[in-house]
Amino acid sequence: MFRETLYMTRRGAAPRARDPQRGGEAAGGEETPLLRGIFQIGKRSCDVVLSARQLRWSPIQPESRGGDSNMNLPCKEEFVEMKDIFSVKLKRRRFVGQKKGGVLLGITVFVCLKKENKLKDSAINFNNVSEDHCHSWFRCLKEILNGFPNRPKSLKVFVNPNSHKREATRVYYEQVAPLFKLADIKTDVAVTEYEGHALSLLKECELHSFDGVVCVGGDGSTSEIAHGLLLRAQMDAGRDTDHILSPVRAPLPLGIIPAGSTNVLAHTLHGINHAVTATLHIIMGYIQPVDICTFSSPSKLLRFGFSAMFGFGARTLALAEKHRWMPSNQRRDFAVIKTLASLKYADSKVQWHTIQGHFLNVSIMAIPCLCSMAPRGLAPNTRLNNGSMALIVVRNTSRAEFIKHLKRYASVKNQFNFPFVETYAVQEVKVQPRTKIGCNTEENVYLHATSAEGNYPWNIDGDLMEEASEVHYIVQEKNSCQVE
Ligand SMILES: Nc1ncnc2c1ncn2[C@@H]1O[C@H](COP(=O)(O)OP(=O)(O)OP(=O)(O)O)[C@@H](O)[C@H]1O
Repeated sequence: MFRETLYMTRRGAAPRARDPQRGGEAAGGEETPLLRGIFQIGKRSCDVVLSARQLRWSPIQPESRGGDSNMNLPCKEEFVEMKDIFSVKLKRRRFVGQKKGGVLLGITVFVCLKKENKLKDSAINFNNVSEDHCHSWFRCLKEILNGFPNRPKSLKVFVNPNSHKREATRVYYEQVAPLFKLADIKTDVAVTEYEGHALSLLKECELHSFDGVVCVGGDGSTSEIAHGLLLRAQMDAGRDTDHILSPVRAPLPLGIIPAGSTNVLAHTLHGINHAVTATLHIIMGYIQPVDICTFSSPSKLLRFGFSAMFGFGARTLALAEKHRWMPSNQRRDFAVIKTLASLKYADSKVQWHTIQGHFLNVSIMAIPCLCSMAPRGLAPNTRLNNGSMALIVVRNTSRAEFIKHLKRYASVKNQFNFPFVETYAVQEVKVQPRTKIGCNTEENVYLHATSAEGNYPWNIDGDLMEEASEVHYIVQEKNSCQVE
């Protein structure tokens, strides 16, 4: 497995602003005000000050008859950091159906609020009916917001209408698109029509005019698009796409809106499985480099991906795929139970140092892979961008012991603290199944069907891959495909 790095937006990372955000400090550390004026906020008239870094306001003290300010009223100053504001609009009173014009009421700023890992949008109204006053504030605020270099202006969006319960389109148009519009981000939306459609579009489409690519779907779609972006980068650089040793970086960041039945990638990246949070990460330009791997057979590159499982994790997926008519949760539980019932090992060789033996499962993960079944991650010992992958080898053991190990993923106990589980941090690994799997007659029928040419199933980011008997993984560092 090669390790590559994909840039993605991350949990709560603050963007670095251009000079206007940093400059403007008066002597003594005070920020130079760019504008100062009076607005009504809520029910109170406020003195509002805009600097490059902050928007501050405090209620104006009414004067007493004697001319002194009334000291009994609280005069708390409030502020919002410019780096937390993602949009500003002129606010007008309009009648139902009226699209243009209307009486000016003031300006509204839209702020990204953070509570633990969850992000949400919130509006603050600054009321003042003067056109000149509001226009100059609007222009100045806009100029500051335009100074954040990572914030996208134009995005290529892929929506998989079949993800989960066919909800991705609704998630996109109801939760994501309105926020992109509010942030003045232009979008070019492609609704995919079949598996592999996003990949073929990515191979051909003009990407220069975009600041990022967005995937609305589950892990399968995200992995396909990450693969497509990286493959496209190799093609554009004139590389041989069958044999990639040190790939060039992807040209654009990738944003992930979770809308699938499994959303391990979005969950791992944002710490939460939440479409609005993911959208705000994109809008705010929070970018996180993420490790990605190349998966190759002896003859060619199979794909770029984040995680791979061989053995139990792959056979469970292969079985689930055969029962796609079942609802997704039911299908997953059924496949886990059925695969456990006929648990078997694969006689394999794992090479970086070289271990061989009978393995129930081999996992190779470039990122921690958080999900509802494993809140700390399937590979909690690795990091998003640490330049190595977790190799987790589960040697043959009794079914009862293996189930104990699996149950620990959902608990706070260490799932690797068993004598039959070994974990390693690696940068490159080769996995070679040595004989046909297993010993259970009933399961062999199924296994023969999937490994008729001596191939074994692999679960790569939740996608089934049955092409290769031997797979070589290399983790790739600091690739320029971002996850937002
Ligand atoms: N219109 C389409 N019809 C069928 N499959 C599609 C379509 N568009 C994309 N796909 C494929 O569907 C696969 C699964 O999609 P995705 O991961 O978004 O959803 P999911 O609900 O998480 O899927 P799964 O149920 O497999 O976990 C992807 O590999 C993708 O290539």
